Amino acid sequence: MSALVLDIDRLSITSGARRLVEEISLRVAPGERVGLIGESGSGKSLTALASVGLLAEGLVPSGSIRLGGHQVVGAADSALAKLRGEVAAMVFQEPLTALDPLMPIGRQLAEVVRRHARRNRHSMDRRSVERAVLDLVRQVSLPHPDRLVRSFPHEISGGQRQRVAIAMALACEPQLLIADEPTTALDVTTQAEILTLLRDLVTARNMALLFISHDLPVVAGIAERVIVMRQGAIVEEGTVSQVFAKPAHAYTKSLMAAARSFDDALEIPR
Ligand SMILES: Nc1ncnc2c1ncn2[C@@H]1O[C@H](COP(=O)(O)OP(=O)(O)OP(=O)(O)O)[C@@H](O)[C@H]1O
Repeated sequence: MSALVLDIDRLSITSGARRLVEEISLRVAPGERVGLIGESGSGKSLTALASVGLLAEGLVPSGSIRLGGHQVVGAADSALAKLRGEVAAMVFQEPLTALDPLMPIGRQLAEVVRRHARRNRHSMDRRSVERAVLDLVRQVSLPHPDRLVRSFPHEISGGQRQRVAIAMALACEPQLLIADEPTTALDVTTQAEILTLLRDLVTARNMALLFISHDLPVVAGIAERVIVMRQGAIVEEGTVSQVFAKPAHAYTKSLMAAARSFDDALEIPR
């Protein structure tokens, strides 16, 4: 049994004759925060989706993905369903992906709490489910929990919806949280708040994090180690300080230069 929470070994993903991901290997240890960066279309999201067995139809993985010690490639859907939420949970760019627009937020969270309890053969009465839901809402620092649980997703802000999506991901106490561009759809202030929340939550719970972004400064703020992808392959990896202080690959250098020139462009002339 692998001690790693995620152990990807020579994963390739094909769509017909096209190779979208090319023999990548990456590992995430328990409690480790890893950033996966690269330009749009480099294969970051496909790698994340393959890790939890959620690749779209027509996309074929090969190689090995061990999640919490269980093989994902070729596993039956029933086996994968047990790993999702419990071993690894995902937070997406658009929080509405995870939310039902027609159901109050409290009921959606209660469903996840009940499912988690059932899986662990743990019986919970209505009061304890309600308490667990309010506790989750507080952990993600949502205001007015009593009112919030009665709201529908469209009645709260984008940042609050992302907090709800994070609460749903945390409800099953997964060993690994995969966050795919979780702040890209948010304004800059809300982005910073959500990043701080994610970092604090995973650190406090000693959860591992695979954080996907095309934004170098964002990754530097949350990850300890960084993996750089380009055109379906891993081109560089190392600690954040190693890669940022001394990028070895020309592509990483160009990413850094682009981030710098963006910063310069934002600087107000004196
Ligand atoms: N369902 C699919 N069928 C066929 N090709 C796909 C499918 N999903 C993604 N791709 C292709 O696979 C490649 C990698 O996509 P992926 O979404 O992993 O990129 P990414 O690095 O996450 O980019 P972004 O930052 O834009 O999300 C792209 O060329 C994309 O067009």
